[in-house]
Amino acid sequence: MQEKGSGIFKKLKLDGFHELLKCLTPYWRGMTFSIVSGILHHLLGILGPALGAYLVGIAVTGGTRSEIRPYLPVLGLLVLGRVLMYYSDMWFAHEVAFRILVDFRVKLYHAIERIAPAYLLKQRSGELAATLMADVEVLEWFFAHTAGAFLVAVAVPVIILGMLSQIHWMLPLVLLPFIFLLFSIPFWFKKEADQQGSETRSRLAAVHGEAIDGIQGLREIISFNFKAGYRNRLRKFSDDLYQSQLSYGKRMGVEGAYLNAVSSLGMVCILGVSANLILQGQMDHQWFPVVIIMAASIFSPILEVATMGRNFSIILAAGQRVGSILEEKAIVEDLGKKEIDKTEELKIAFHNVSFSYEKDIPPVLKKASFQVSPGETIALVGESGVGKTTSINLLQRFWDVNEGQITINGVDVRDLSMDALRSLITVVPQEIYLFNMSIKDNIRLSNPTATDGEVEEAAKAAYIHDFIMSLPEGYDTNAGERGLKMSGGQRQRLAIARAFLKNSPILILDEALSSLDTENERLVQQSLNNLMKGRTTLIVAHRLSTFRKADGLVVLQQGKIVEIGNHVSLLQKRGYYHQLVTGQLSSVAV
Ligand SMILES: Nc1ncnc2c1ncn2[C@@H]1O[C@H](COP(=O)(O)OP(=O)(O)OP(=O)(O)O)[C@@H](O)[C@H]1O
Repeated sequence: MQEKGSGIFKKLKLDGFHELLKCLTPYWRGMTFSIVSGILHHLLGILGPALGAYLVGIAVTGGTRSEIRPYLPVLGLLVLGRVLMYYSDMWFAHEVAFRILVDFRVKLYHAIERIAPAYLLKQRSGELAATLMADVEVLEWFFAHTAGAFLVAVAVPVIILGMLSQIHWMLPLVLLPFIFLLFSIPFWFKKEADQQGSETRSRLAAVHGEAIDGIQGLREIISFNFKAGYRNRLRKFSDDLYQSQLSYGKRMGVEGAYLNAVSSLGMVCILGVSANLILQGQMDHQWFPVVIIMAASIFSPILEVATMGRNFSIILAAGQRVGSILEEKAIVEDLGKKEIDKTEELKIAFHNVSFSYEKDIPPVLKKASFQVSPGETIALVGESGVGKTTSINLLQRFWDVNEGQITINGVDVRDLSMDALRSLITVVPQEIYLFNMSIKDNIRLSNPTATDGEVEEAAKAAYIHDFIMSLPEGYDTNAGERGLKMSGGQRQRLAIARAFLKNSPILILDEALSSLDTENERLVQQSLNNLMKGRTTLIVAHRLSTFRKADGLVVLQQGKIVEIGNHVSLLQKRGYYHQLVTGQLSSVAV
């Protein structure tokens, strides 16, 4: 069964404060420690200065040293406690936040695997990378600095208001309206902020996409001398981002000004009211400095959260982008349970298969039927865009057929579990991707439990062993760095070595369009011949040399199978295949 994310990530719609908070559920212990430490940190930070202010009050109203001295160790303990609580708050808040980020990245990558390859064709890889890295990173603000801080900003003012009420009942009443105002300011700008946040994040992702395109396509950009053109393009995307960031910054500035105005006004009012209470003899002089300290402290956690709240639109936009990937439905569902014995030789059959990539566009395949008998090699032949690659994509269930069925040894591929299906098939692609790991581990990708000896055997069978041994570090050479320096033929033989190691009964060869030099061509061909022995093989063919050798040819024209036979019989028939070969298709290489 296809995994769809687990636990809290299962039904994640990261488009609200509440939904983001839910992600914290599995980490409630660490979060509780962080919140308690945060509250204590703020309270001790207020109690220390308040006690100091109280002692100043005693001193200026004629108190003696012996009255003040007993409080000094308490003052020291309050400072020490505050430092410890700060440390503990930071520790737990970041421990939780970074742990969630690790989970998010892995879940997100897993979700991308689940919805690939169809989803990848809709999205630019740069934008996906931006979501995987930058958007997830932004969520750290929320988990480490907003969620806990929000509760602290509620709890601390409540406690301080309680304390102030002990000095005089009127003091909390003066501060309350300002506190409500401060909490409400981020909501005044919410609509504008949300729109700016999502625009900024998507433009940022577009800039990432452009930058990554520019790096991946650098060879083309340089060889076609499109350097200035590409720089202009990047500048245009960056300018758009700058405009969004600028309006975002301006709105932050206005919001910040309101926050400052309200908190300053609150301070002025509390000072005025306290002074008045002292004049009327309703409050002792020595409490005056304490009231100032407490009133100033009550605003600081609220301002902290309100300041973060001003960034909340960015956090929500990032959350939505992450959530939209986690939520994306896979195009094919992994509901099959059947398995097929991998050691058997297998027969593939297409039965009246029709398929269209989208509802409203004409079908790519129309009632296509053909079969590949066990151990046989069949080549799919036809002009470019006729549906050869689509047929092998359907066999691997990257998409599902709209009508008809594809069977392996009589079992519908939809009834096989995805893992079982993929374990039966090996694709030797036109272009192999080499990961940033040793050549040995790159080959082992197709069979992670293979021993070093088995990897070497596979490399020998693919005629790439001698080349690997000629490298300074042999099989331990990093293929990521070396990859670019390998020839097309060497890279293809590495792909063939991977296929040998996987040892699956069905082989799909996506034949390269470009020719190799004679020596590489010979080695690639020899190793492929070895690989195909005893395997059911389907080739997306472009070369006459392949058509000739295949056991059978399936000739496609406008999504339909128009001829089936071998090279000689089809030439003798003098039909469409004959036209293709004698007229020499643009994509046919002799
Ligand atoms: N993901 C997709 N979404 C929509 N249309 C697609 C998609 N992939 C391929 N097509 C279209 O389907 C048709 C068949 O494409 P396919 O790649 O199967 O052709 P092909 O025969 O393998 O071509 P070539 O020999 O050039 O590789 C083409 O018209 C192509 O534009």
